[in-house]
Amino acid sequence: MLDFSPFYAKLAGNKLHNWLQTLPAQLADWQQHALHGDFKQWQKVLNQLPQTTVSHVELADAVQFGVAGDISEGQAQRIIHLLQQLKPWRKGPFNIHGIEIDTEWRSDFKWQRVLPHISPLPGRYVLDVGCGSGYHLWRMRGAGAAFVVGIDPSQLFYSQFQAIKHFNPDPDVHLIPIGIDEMPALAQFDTVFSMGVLYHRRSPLDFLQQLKQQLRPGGELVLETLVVDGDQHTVLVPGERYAKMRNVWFIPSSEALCHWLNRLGFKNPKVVDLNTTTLSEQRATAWMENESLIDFLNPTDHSKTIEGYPAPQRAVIVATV
Ligand SMILES: Nc1ncnc2c1ncn2[C@@H]1O[C@H](C[S@+](CC[C@H]([NH3+])C(=O)[O-])CC(=O)[O-])[C@@H](O)[C@H]1O
Repeated sequence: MLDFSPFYAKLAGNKLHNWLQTLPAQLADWQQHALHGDFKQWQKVLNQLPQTTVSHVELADAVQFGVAGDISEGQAQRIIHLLQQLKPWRKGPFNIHGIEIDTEWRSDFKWQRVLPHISPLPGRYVLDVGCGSGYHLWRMRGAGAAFVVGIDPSQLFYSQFQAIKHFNPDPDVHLIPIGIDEMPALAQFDTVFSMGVLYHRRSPLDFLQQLKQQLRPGGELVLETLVVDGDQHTVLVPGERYAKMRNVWFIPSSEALCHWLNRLGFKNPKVVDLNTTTLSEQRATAWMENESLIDFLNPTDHSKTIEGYPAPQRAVIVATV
């Protein structure tokens, strides 16, 4: 059985206490369905991770827990062997006692594009919707956030987060394995991030509204998503696949996104960054050996996806409520 009681105890003592009305029943139900198959296997792997002493925690410039000298060569081999059973590792990188988990994505590049443009995080309660393995949760904490919660329904990402948190059990950094549809409207978070999720949603305006409902008055939304060039009326709805991904629905222009945010009552939406994803940010590695960006692009023209759409370009948009 997974134990969410430390998280519940935290909620009981803070401004998110209303979440306790729904979450324990949802997670109890989730556990009943989740604890079999691959997930059960991943949980067995986690239980075998050795207890180590972490001499140094770095969250400001990277996610690094401990150095190589903290552990024996045998322990290092054991940790590598166990963590490799949680492949593919997509979002990172993480460095655990000198072991570099070189993930498919350099999620630190995204963080560097986002951080300079957002309200400073010290003291803030932060929600990251669709947080993946939680890489950015650690960076948010490193930037001073008081309490950091990510939600993501992926069981593999949840298991990877647990593996990383094993080495730095920070009581103020949490990943809760649910989707946005299961969140009550808490209206308490100071900052809500959602990065790399909007294009997976079939109803993007409803999704933006759900994000808004998590923010306290004056709180900040930090949205990162795929965009196309165009004016406020431009939206690409790709065919069955976009860059080989099946579940891509709406790719608006950044102007269209700002228009949507205005319509929903957000204030001052601003495009603070626009970036074309490079082959150094998303690539296959020893920790993620499947296809990656190079396989998703037209082999002779990297400005197009393999299906002929504009290649992935991403915007960061900041707005308040
Ligand atoms: N309903 C949902 N509610 C919450 N999360 C969801 C939902 N549906 C899917 N997800 C999650 O959204 C994440 C999107 S990945 C972005 C990771 C990180 N933010 C990044 O910016 O690197 C990018 C990509 O896969 O294209 C996945 O982890 C899904 O499980």
